[in-house]
Amino acid sequence: MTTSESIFEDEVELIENAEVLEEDYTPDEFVCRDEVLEDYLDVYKPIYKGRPPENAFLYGDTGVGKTAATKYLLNNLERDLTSKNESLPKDEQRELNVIWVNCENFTKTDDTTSSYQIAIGIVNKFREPGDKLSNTGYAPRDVYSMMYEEFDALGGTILVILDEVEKIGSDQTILYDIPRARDSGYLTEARVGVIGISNDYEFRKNLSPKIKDSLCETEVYFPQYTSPELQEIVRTRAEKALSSGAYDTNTIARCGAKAYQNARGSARRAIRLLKKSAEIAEKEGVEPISDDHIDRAHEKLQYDNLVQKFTDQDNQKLYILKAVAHLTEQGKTPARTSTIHGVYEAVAYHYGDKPLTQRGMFNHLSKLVMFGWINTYEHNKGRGTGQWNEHEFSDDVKPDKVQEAFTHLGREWLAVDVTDCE
Ligand SMILES: Nc1ncnc2c1ncn2[C@@H]1O[C@H](COP(=O)(O)OP(=O)(O)OP(=O)(O)O)[C@@H](O)[C@H]1O
Repeated sequence: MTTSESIFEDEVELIENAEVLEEDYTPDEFVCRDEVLEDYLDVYKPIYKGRPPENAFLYGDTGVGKTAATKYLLNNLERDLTSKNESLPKDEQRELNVIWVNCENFTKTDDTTSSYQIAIGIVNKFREPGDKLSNTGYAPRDVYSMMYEEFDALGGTILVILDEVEKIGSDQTILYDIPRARDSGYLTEARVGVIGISNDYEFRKNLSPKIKDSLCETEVYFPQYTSPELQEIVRTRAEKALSSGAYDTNTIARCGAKAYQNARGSARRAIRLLKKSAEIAEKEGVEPISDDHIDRAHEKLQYDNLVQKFTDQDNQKLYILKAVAHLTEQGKTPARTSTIHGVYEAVAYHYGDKPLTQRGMFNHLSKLVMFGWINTYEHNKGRGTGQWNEHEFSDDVKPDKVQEAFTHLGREWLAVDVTDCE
């Protein structure tokens, strides 16, 4: 127990400005991205100059600053437009409205969405709670008309930002229709530009030439950060978030280098690592943050990351993971496909689901192998003498991580005796 008055206090406070380490914090200084920002700036210049907006497509790995750069430039543009408007007569003032849509929020059970759902989402951004459209039951043409009516009623320049645009699935018409709406005569008042943001390279490669032509008027590629760049990003955050005694040059170097090695140059990972290390050091009342704090923070993030990925899986894969978890706990791995199928069936029935056949389950199991979570060993004793596969968790996966994912999903962890299933 500390000598402080409240049990919630720590002896030393390393984090002075916690919001600077939060996910949604938009930095007022955007370091190490001069070249990218220069290209990206060209997308916004026409708006500042009162010209029609452009369309753009941003792509690059996760955590490399696509969203943050967009928010940073939009904040600057809004500020500069406000001051420019002060010197312009009323009828020449430039009005900018931004509609930010995360396409992930409109996904269906098969993990895709559609232009129709996104158009409904856009219309609903303009509507009061009692007046919102439901997800089904309208002709697509009518939904588009409502969307254009809302755009025209708002007027001025409108930027529609489609974040995680790869979730749009196969119906991608909105990516073509909005950029062309004015040329096609659907809009008379508003000028609308679309900015698509994605970390899926395949999506970009597979866009139809028609969509590439309209949406990808400007393409901005965000490369992974190098280790020194990540260190610079960590340093600027540490300066704003932490007390001066909380970190030293070693803290910055280690956080940047670890994020570079383990997370494909992701600034998100580097900042999370700094935050978690500071929390551990603070809890222990030790400063500055040491190598050991950073290493433990790294372990914890790796762990949380995997649990998070499990929670994103469909039911079938979750049931297989649970089956292998029970087999592992009871010392029965590596296990044959038929054994896993027996336990998987029991798990599926427990959760009130009809299990897939062994073949059907195997397809999902193969995906888990592909993700690197399960190792498969092929046994082949030659023609006629038998061929079979055995499977077990890879080194990174432990049964408690699967259990934690179930807890996160609010699903009860029912015990299964694997001997009943053999
Ligand atoms: N150059 C930078 N300077 C300061 N902070 C940065 C920089 N680049 C990224 N960040 C920070 O890193 C975190 C991740 O960035 P961001 O969310 O923009 O990544 P992203 O490329 O949009 O990732 P995703 O594809 O997963 O959405 C954010 O907290 C962001 O503020």
